Amino acid sequence: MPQPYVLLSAAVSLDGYLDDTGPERLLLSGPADFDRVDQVRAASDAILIGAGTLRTDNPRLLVNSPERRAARVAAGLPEYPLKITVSASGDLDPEAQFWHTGGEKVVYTTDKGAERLRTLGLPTGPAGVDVVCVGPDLEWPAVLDHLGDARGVARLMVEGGGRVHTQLLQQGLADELQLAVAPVFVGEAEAPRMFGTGAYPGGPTSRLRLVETRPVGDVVLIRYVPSVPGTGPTVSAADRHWLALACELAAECPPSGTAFSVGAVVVAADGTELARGHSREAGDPVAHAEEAALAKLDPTDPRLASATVYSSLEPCARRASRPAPCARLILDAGVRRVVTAWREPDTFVPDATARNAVLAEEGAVVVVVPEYEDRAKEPNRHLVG
Ligand SMILES: Nc1c(N[C@@H]2O[C@H](COP(=O)(O)O)[C@@H](O)[C@H]2O)[nH]c(=O)[nH]c1=O
Repeated sequence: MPQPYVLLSAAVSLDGYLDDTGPERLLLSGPADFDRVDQVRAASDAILIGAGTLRTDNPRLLVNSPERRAARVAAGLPEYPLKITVSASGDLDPEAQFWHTGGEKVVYTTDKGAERLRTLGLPTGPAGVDVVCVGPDLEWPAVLDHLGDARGVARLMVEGGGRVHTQLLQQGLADELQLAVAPVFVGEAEAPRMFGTGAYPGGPTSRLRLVETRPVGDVVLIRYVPSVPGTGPTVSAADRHWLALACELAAECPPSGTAFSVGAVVVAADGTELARGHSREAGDPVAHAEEAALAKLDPTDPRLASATVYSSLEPCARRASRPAPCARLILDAGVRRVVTAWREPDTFVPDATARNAVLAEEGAVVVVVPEYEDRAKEPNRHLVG
């Protein structure tokens, strides 16, 4: 299984704090928003918090609604989502509610932390604690790989704290941000913030993509997704969003029995969408998606050299209907990074996959993200079965 979809969830005050400095946890969400959070938890395979949050909040992280728990069981899921914490030191309170409520738990730790955790006498058995050591250091990619591969977690909700949110966002590993902004002022400089200092993808001039705002009681839910493409062969969460958009655009193509339906998006290095296109766009019966998108841009646009082209199907390297195939148009535009979901099958061009080496041969990085292959194929089922 691929790494899970990572959703960062938190409530913040109007002055940007997660909590105050008092001993009790500050409730920023109102009743309606806590119910929304309960619903998001119920729709997740796992809920993760950092060790700091486990120590300061002593959370239980349950699905509180009996109806939602019953619906999970009826759907063949465990009653409660898996609970996860991460602790390099393993220095955790064995009496914390986290260990003694809900279903299964996992703690990710280091070699050293695992030794410490083994001495704590954490609960064992069906609702017990699995201690997973990821090596000498705690690295997020290793944790997320293990959650996908060994635990089958597809949807991970992260409920803090600020350090965990910051690391996941800065490392390009967060797929979505759900912020509940509460009409409260904390007013304490020492209070914890949702995001700390450090380098965020694309820097302060990059903007995330807004996908939803919604009032929930007196708080406002804001949902953002990251926008900054990964670099080289590394796939960022934003890459997956843009590729998903390319796959959605493919569904807008006029149907054809003799050509693929493909969607494409051109995105600048700071996460700005430059152009989008789809096959047979605007009444042109032979237009390809990448060609349609690139045609909307000024070929001298300096952003193209560091842009990424997302295409649901690998750009063509040979075509009869036009003098230049899309791979050539992309190279000529100066683009050197292509992210695609589906390698071109030999349906229309013999030996298509081998021919497509042209992009790589001329210095472009081609990243294939096979998790999206089914979505890319969906509007083409009649052609490829
Ligand atoms: N205070 C606060 C949140 N706090 C989060 O909820 C966790 C506790 O959950 P539970 O064990 O169910 O009480 C806590 O550790 C922290 O991650 N969440 C929100 O959506 N809104 C809020 O105002």
